[in-house]
Amino acid sequence: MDEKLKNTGIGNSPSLLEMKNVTVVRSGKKILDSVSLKIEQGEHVAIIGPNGSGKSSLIKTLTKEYYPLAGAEGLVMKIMGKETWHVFDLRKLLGIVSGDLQQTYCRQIRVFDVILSGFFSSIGIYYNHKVTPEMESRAEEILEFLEIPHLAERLMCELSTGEARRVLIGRALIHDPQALILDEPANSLDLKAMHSFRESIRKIAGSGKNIILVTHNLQDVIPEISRIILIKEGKVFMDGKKEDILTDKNLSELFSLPVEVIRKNGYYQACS
Ligand SMILES: Nc1ncnc2c1ncn2[C@@H]1O[C@H](COP(=O)(O)OP(=O)(O)OP(=O)(O)O)[C@@H](O)[C@H]1O
Repeated sequence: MDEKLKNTGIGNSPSLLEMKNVTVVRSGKKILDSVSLKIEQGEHVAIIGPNGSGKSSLIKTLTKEYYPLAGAEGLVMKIMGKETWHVFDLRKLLGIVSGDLQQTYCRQIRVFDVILSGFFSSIGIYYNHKVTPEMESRAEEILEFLEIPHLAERLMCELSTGEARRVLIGRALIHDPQALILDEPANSLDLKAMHSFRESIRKIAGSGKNIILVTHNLQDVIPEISRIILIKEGKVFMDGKKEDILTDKNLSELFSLPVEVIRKNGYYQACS
């Protein structure tokens, strides 16, 4: 892959993300409650929590869909050291793949156009989009990187869930983002599709981008992820090294039921 896909975290560079005392209220309910965390460039992190714990809200706050409560004491919300971002620039910095996005794309769009549409933050390619030869070669490069050039002319609505998920990763990579954010990425993938998906993510992790994985499923945690943030009831419940955090005791407390954590070949699984 070209040098553009080989970003590396640099010692003195600003943190990818810095949050202090971030509280988000929606419909009168605190969905994030004084969240403080810092993620450095190049770090691979999994944010794990039960349904409704606030994981997606955290990502929506990061992407400026939700705003922190103004005036909270000591409030900090910085991305790459900056407090103010134009949403379009933020989308270039953070590549996002979510189940919602996959539902949006379940239509008759050519895979190559799906990848290209990442340049315009649109759902497809329209008459007012000026696609340059450079954009096309970037899209081809990404298809190669993800080992899916054979899908280029297929329609999105005819792909398997696993194939479509990889195409959406391609779309998210088009701007060469600093971080790839994956919200429940392996939902509804069968064993083989999950394996191919993980291999793609591992390859991207190896290229130096931040992988921020949001999930309630321990099996999604690829070996490259070294830090785990547990979220419960809108708060950071625990934050630390993977080996220290993914224990029977911590997961039992997180999910409020007895959980046994099994580790095999660098992957984890929770049994209840
Ligand atoms: N726009 C909103 N208005 C009202 N409540 C909301 C809104 N967005 C999220 N919530 C509530 O905030 C809580 C956290 O939701 P969120 O989607 O962040 O959880 P989650 O951890 O991602 O859950 P899941 O694993 O089920 O996707 C839930 O109780 C949800 O109903």
